[in-house]
Amino acid sequence: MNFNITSISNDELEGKLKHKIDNKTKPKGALGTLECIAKQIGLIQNTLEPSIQNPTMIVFAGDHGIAAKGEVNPFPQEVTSQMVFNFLQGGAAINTFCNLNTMNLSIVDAGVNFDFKDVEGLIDAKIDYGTKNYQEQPAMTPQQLHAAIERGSTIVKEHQSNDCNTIAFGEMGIGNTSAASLLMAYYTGIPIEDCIGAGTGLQEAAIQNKINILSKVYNSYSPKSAMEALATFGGFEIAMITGAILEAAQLKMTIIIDGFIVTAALLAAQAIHSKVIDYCIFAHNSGEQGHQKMLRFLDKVPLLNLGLRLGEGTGAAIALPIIQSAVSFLNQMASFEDAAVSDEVVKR
Ligand SMILES: O=C(O)c1ccc[n+]([C@@H]2O[C@H](COP(=O)([O-])O)[C@@H](O)[C@H]2O)c1
Ligand SMILES: Cc1cc2nc[nH]c2cc1C
Repeated sequence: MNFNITSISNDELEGKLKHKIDNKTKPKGALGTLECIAKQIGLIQNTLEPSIQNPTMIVFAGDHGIAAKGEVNPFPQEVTSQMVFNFLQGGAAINTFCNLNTMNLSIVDAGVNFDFKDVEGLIDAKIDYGTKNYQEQPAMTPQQLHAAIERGSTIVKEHQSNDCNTIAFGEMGIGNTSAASLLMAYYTGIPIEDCIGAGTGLQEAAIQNKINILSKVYNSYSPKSAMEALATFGGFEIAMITGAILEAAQLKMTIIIDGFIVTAALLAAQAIHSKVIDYCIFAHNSGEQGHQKMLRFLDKVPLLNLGLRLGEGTGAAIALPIIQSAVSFLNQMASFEDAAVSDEVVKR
């Protein structure tokens, strides 16, 4: 699978964007981070007049072999399929935030341990009924990994062909903070025990037990490549998001990155293709303790710090209006010349 992802770096256009931003009726730099986002999206779209079209959230759901035993996750595995029905009925947090911010929402069965048959509104991309338990064998086969990446890529292509240029990914999968922690340790080199946290709400003693279990898992494998690590520790929803991120970057879309699990998928994508990060905006800092370390590793500052630790893409959906604000000031705000406002700084 080959993705052709180019850097957004373009000195000439960056200079012009900076000039346009600096000539808006405001003191230089006064729109702070919005100015950085406006410049980034201008570079992604290769224009001085970028736009946000059909912003879309795709939530990928998948189950994890390790979660069946309930040793690392406080909630039972069945919650994954139950939440998929909740998404389809419009009752989850992500439904309300997407409605509020006029964001399209698609739900994908990447590999839930439930037979949805032909449930209306669900995109069927099921690889299998959950991954294998990596305490015993790799989570998925190389063939399953390729299929997951391919399907993530195809789903993004379909959305892009419907005029979507701004995309975010969410996930639902009981046990997936464990997979994300293992992937984080592999891709960042941070010791595994520092990558593990409370997930959906483990107490202190249970977190120590999760650390013991996952440290043993981590030390019993030595993946030889980014792809092998993703197959060993990943989830179907995580691998599908990795494929979706790679495709979105190839198609020069703006990608809004959500919390701990989506950032783990990005770490995999970045290990496969380093330029992918040029296309990403980091929505928020999750309450899952490892997320801040991931962001520090990537040298990125997120837009929001609300203590969210829900997943589903909620942080990304909440961040959308901030990103739209950046594009709107770039396109609609008057320049000093347009508005006949003096841009001379008085020297005293
Ligand atoms: O996005 C995050 O930062 C995040 C942090 C903690 C938990 N979650 C969500 O919680 C679920 C996984 O938690 P756990 O404890 O079952 O591993 C999964 O459905 C995620 O969407 C999500
Ligand atoms: C209820 C519930 C909702 C979620 N949404 C994302 N992860 C979740 C985990 C649980 C347990």
